[in-house]
Amino acid sequence: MGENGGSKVSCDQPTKTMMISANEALQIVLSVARRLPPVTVPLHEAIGKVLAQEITAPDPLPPYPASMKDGYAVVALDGPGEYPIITESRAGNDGVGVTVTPGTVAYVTTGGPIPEGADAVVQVEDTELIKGASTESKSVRILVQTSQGVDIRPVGCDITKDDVVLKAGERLGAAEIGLLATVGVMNVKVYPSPTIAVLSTGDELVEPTIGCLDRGQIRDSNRAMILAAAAQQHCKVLDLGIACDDEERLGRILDDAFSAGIDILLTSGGVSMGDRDFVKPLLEKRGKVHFHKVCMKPGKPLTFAEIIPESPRNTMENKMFAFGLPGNPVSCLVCFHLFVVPAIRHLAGWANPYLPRVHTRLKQSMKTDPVRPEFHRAIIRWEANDGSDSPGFVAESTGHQMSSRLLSMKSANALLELPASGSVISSGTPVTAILISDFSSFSVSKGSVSPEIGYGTQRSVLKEVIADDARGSEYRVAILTVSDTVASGAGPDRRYPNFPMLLFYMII
Ligand SMILES: Nc1nc2c(c(=O)[nH]1)N[C@H]1C(S)=C(S)[C@@H](COP(=O)(O)OP(=O)(O)OC[C@H]3O[C@@H](n4cnc5c(N)ncnc54)[C@H](O)[C@@H]3O)O[C@H]1N2
Ligand code: MOO
Repeated sequence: MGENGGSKVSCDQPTKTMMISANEALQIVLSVARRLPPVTVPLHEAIGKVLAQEITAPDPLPPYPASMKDGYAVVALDGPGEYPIITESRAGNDGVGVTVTPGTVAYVTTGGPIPEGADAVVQVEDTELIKGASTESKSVRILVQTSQGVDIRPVGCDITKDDVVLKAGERLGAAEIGLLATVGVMNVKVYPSPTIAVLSTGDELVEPTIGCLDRGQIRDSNRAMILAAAAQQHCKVLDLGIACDDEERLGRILDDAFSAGIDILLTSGGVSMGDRDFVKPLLEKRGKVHFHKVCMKPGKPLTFAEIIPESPRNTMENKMFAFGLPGNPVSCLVCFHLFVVPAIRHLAGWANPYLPRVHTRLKQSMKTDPVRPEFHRAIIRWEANDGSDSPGFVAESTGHQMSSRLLSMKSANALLELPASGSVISSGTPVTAILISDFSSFSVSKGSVSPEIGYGTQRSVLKEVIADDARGSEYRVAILTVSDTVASGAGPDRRYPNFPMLLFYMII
């Protein structure tokens, strides 16, 4: 499913009349959801967010003509020969008031300001320091002829003053955070990520901490899974625990959740046809249920509602939404990827909230459902020969696709869009795949990494990461800026704002 539709389904049999297609369901979600009002956050909280303002540069970069090399600032016309070094320009005010006149040079380091009078830089490699000269009067032999402007970055060559460096609607990655630091923006207006509350429903559910299960009990996997999935989408999460199948108690939990300032409520279970499936009727009492049956496998009983708050104080500036996710763990997570992730992105201001899709070929044949289009869990990999004698993605099924079998989601990085034809699709057939995890986390089996997968050394890096991953390693990364220019305050620090030294922990 995506921007351009996905499979159109025919639901004209009696049992299917109330079902809408997955694509229609997604369009409803995206048409009802509105992006959240912007907030101002400090730079270190802005990563991954969408910008809600235009950012212009208050000054040019570089703010002064700067050397591109460690070497000597010279008068180009002087040409090769021996010259006295009259000053050194490393950073800040170095060399201020000193003019490089014809017949003299100044020592400069990369990024250092070019002293008055000099119009080119000759790199150290093209010079010889003259030995024996006293420390006060050093000289250098320039070995090459240069020309005006060589190895000098003129004022504003990277960024012109008043340039728009970032536009509203752009998503802030590391480079964009660096640009904000460059132009001195410490607080920035962005669209916030939604706050999501997660509730599991079902009398059979017990906490995962329970060691010994009584008859009829299972551990609640959906809540931990959906809380993790929401956190992975940079949402603030609220854990509402487990609710038993009691209409009154469940209703009270929903009311508490809706008055807690959340944007989205995610429940799991209790949305099908059982006599204690109360989620849909309870949502109907609290708002508008837009759909409650989707023609897809898995995830048929997915329910989506817009909540109308009782309190007149709530002006509906912030609408609230509820997804009644199916209880079967696979259905629950597949619906999260296909509907909740685009909704989160839409609320968080993404211009394109859809999950990306790629073309892939089937590694093995697959039987399709005769009624519901299927989102078949698969691991896709880039292979040197995808079966058509060309490089491309190849999709391997994760095995038995029962919606209770969470193992079929393990390692899956894609959902294959299989049409409801009831036929067998043979291996090698091209199909579309919706990506549900980023490419860097793709599982790579030994020997399956083709040389085309990355640049240069990436192949060995990938192997190391996989090996370390198996040990569950923790990396501590220290970042320190080493620069006279930055230390003297003469240039911007794009490492990270406000932290003399930043230490963070990365667990991969
Ligand atoms: N008569 C019909 N029965 C069912 C239909 C139908 O159309 N007609 N649809 C089936 C489909 S498809 C699905 S999917 C499920 C969804 O049912 P519910 O959303 O009402 O979920 P429950 O009945 O509460 O649970 C289903 C299944 O999942 C287990 N579960 C529930 N919550 C959790 C949790 N937090 N962690 C782990 N496992 C959980 C639960 O024990 C059940 O086994 O309905 C079919 N029935
Ligand atoms: O839709 Mo259910 O998710 O098939 O098991």
